[in-house]
Amino acid sequence: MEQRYATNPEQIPGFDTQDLRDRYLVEKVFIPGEVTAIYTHQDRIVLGGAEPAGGELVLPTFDELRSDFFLQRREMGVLNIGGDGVVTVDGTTYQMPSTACLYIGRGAREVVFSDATAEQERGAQFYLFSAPAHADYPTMLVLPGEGTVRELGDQKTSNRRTLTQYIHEGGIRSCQVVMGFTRLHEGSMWNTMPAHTHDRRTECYLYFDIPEDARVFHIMGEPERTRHLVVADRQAVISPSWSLHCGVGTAAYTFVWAMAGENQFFDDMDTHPVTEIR
Ligand SMILES: O=C[C@H](O)[C@@H](O)CC(=O)C(=O)O
Ligand SMILES: [Zn+2]
Repeated sequence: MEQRYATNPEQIPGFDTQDLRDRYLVEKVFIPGEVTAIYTHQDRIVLGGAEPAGGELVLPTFDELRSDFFLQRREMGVLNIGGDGVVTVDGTTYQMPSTACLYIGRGAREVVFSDATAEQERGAQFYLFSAPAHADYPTMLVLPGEGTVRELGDQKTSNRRTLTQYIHEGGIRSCQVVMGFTRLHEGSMWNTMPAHTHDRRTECYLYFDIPEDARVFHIMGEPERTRHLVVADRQAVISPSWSLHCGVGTAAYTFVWAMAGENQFFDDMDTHPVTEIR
């Protein structure tokens, strides 16, 4: 498993484009027939992907975790961004259509990922987001349409978007993980405006449904001196607690957001008016 150590905002001015990409961008989240995992020391989040590609994929443990099984001291949010899939947790089967979310609590020993049927056109792609856990919360599935929906932004400012909260204080409960996804309406390109930081939590965005010839310019860094990452479809960005995280696409797109850290208050954000960002 790739390890990425935590960074300090004072390092940012010395980083060139590639340095930023190496530290904050995950270019290959999905590899057919594999479970990928990146261990970031930002809040000890592990993020990755499971793409069964017609077969069965078992969530392995990784030596870096020094645990008997992956979820021995961890919890995990799973969000399917591909075609219909199935996740089996200790023998219980969960049907996961596109954009369904499964919370898997601490203590689950065997997690298996597969497609829903043998001959589907588009395979399932499970995005994985895990953080250390101090208690066992029940494993729970939430289907598209069942989360808490918030309509945000305005067509006039090109940021009309629908945000769905799945794992959060008013939905599936967890120790640390807060997770959901945001879909930009057609003609809207800006996410997370006005932009914010939350020094209490690390947040990761997995951008998807970006057309092949389009990109998202993801803005990061301290609000007083921003930088950017050019992001393609199904790539993830790690935002340390001190980093702004917002972006604009050359076309509409969708992204999974997920957080872990000090608290779970979704609205605990320090907003930074665009007139003050540099
Ligand atoms: O802390 C919260 C996260 O940055 C996202 O949920 C914001 C987002 O999806 C949006 O405004 O579109
Ligand atoms: Zn945020």
